[in-house]
This record gives sequence, C-alpha cells and structure tokens, in this order.
Amino acid sequence: MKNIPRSRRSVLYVPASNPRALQKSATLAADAIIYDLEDSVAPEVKAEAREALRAHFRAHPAAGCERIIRINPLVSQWGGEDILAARACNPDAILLPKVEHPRDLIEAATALDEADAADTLGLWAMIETPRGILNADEVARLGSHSSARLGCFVVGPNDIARETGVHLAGDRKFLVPWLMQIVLAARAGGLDVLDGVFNDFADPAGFGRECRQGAAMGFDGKTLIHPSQIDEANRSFSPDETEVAEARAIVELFMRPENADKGVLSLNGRMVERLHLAMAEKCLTKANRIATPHKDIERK
Ligand SMILES: CC(C)(COP(=O)(O)OP(=O)(O)OC[C@H]1O[C@@H](n2cnc3c(N)ncnc32)[C@H](O)[C@@H]1OP(=O)(O)O)[C@@H](O)C(=O)NCCC(=O)NCCSC(=O)C[C@H](O)C(=O)O
Ligand SMILES: [Mg+2]
Repeated sequence: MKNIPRSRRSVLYVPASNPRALQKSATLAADAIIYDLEDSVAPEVKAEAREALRAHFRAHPAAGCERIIRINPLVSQWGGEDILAARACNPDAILLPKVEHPRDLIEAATALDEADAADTLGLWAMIETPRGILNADEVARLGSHSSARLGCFVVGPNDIARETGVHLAGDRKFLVPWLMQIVLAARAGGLDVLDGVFNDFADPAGFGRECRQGAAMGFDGKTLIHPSQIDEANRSFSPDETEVAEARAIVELFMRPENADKGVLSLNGRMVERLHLAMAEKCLTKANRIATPHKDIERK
C-alpha cells in the first residue's frame, strides 16, 4: 500500500461526528481525506461517530481519493473499538495519533495482522509530542522495518504547541527546526510527510504563506481543516509551469545522442548532473499524476 506513488498535496480532516461534513467529503477535490475519531469528536459521541463512519463507508465503498481514518490512541479507552471499526471500513490507511515509539506502530500492526494478513491496510503516524519528535528517526526506521505498512508521517502542530509552549505565529520561526527534524526522519525512512494544519481558516493569505513555506521545507502536502483550503494546497504543492519547463529541458538535454555518455552538462549557465535528471523525471511524473483526474470522485 505505501509504495503506490500518490499525490498527497491536500489532506482534509473530516470529523466523523459531523454528518454534513461527512456527506460533503465525498464531493471534494482533496487528494486525501482523514476521517477523524480523535480530537474533533467529543467523548460523549465517540460510539456514534464510529457508527456514522461505518455507514459512510458502506454508502461509499470506493472513492476517487485516498481515505484514512484517525483513531484514538490504542492505550485510550476508545482505541480498541476504533481500530475494529476502522478496519471494517476498509480505508487505505489508519492514522495513529501521538506516536512516540516504534512499539506504538508494532502494536497497531499486530492488531491489523490478525485480520489483514494481505497487508493492504497502511499505517500513518502523527508526530506531535516532544518524545515523538525526538524519536522520529527511530519510529521511521524501526516502524517501517517491522511493518511494511508504515507509509506517512503527519505533523500535529496544535499538540506540539500544547506540550511545549512554542508559539505557532510569526512564520513558525521556533517550530521550524522541529519540523525539519521530522521531514529528515521521514525521508531517511523512505516515508511521505505531511505538514500540520493552519487553524485560521478565514485567513487565506496566511494559509497560502504557510503552504509555500511547507513546500519549500520538503513536505509532500498539508493537512487541512476546511474545504476552502484545498485549492491553495493543491496549487502550492504542485510543480509550477517554470519547474515543469526546466524539468523538460533537462530531460531533453540528456536525451540527445551526443550526451548519452555524459555525467555533467551545462544548461543556460547552470551545471546539471544525472541526479538533476532524476529530479527532473520525478517532477514530470508528479506533474503527470496531478494532471490525471480522479476518475471515481463523486462530484456534485
Ligand atoms: C473549523 C470548523 C469547525 C468550521 O466549521 P463551520 O463553521 O461549519 O464551517 P463553514 O460553515 O464555513 O462550512 C461550510 C461548509 O463546509 C463544510 N465543512 C466544513 N469543514 C469541513 C470539513 N473539515 N470537511 C468537510 N466539510 C466541511 C460544512 O459542513 C459546510 O457544509 P454545508 O453546510 O453543506 O455547506 C470545521 O471546518 C471543522 O470541523 N473542521 C475540521 C476540524 C477537525 O477535524 N479537527 C481535527 C483535526 S486537526 C488536528 O487535530 C491536528 C493535530 O492533531 C494537531 O495536534 O495539530
Ligand atoms: Mg493532535
């Protein structure tokens, strides 16, 4: 599951306890949806939310986008019921909150192995506590070794702020070093990595700045809280026209017969090596994937 290359530019949280949002989720152009059973669902309605999710997946057995379910921590009073309900829904992956140690993933993978030996259900991990950030490398390495299921890290800035006191305002100046540590750990473990949410959904300019910052930091995409954030995230995490044109020029240069045995070339006063060719090919693959519309999406 985790090795299928997919665009994860825009990844929208949908509270499973909100019927209107659940209904709307089937019509949106997000690359992925995270159905939430954790922090956006009050303790009193956890059971109701699980049932609503089951009904939603029964009514929509297939979707044009990736679908993930965020459960409560397995150690919580809701975790056990959540993982059973999530598994029954057959999403693409289950997102574990507040992951701090490889054993958090191993426990979840063991619970899934009992019913899903085919290994089709992925696991994603939220990195959102001080211990989780400090152990991100170990989680990425041991988590993906012990379970082929681990595919993606997701940043949780609200929990990080709550637990550390760091301020999120001011271009996330003090948070950025920790975010880069998470990006680095994810890449070293061969994982995708998603930036955290921007809470002020009525501030599109601030959101756009944060999207571009996240893209420049190496994130694959951004987690979102409101449908109005989808288009900007899709734009910011897509290669732009200039990048695509440059990528094409690099590929064309290396394709010329006279350059077949060359390792390094010059293009418009810039050095390009075969590693740049690999990057250009990756960029073009990504652009092509984005240009291919989701064929099954149920748009209104
Ligand atoms: C933030 C919101 C509570 C705002 O809701 P609301 O005031 O209802 O917004 P609007 O009136 O502007 O909504 C317009 C229509 O869009 C639908 N809508 C809104 N949000 C969503 C959504 N997330 N998914 C799908 N559809 C949505 C409304 O239903 C309206 O539809 P309609 O009536 O048919 O026109 C709300 O946006 C919201 O609840 N957002 C998600 C919150 C959430 O999931 N939080 C948990 C994840 S964030 C987190 O925990 C990160 C991490 O763990 C960390 O630590 O940082
Ligand atoms: Mg959180």
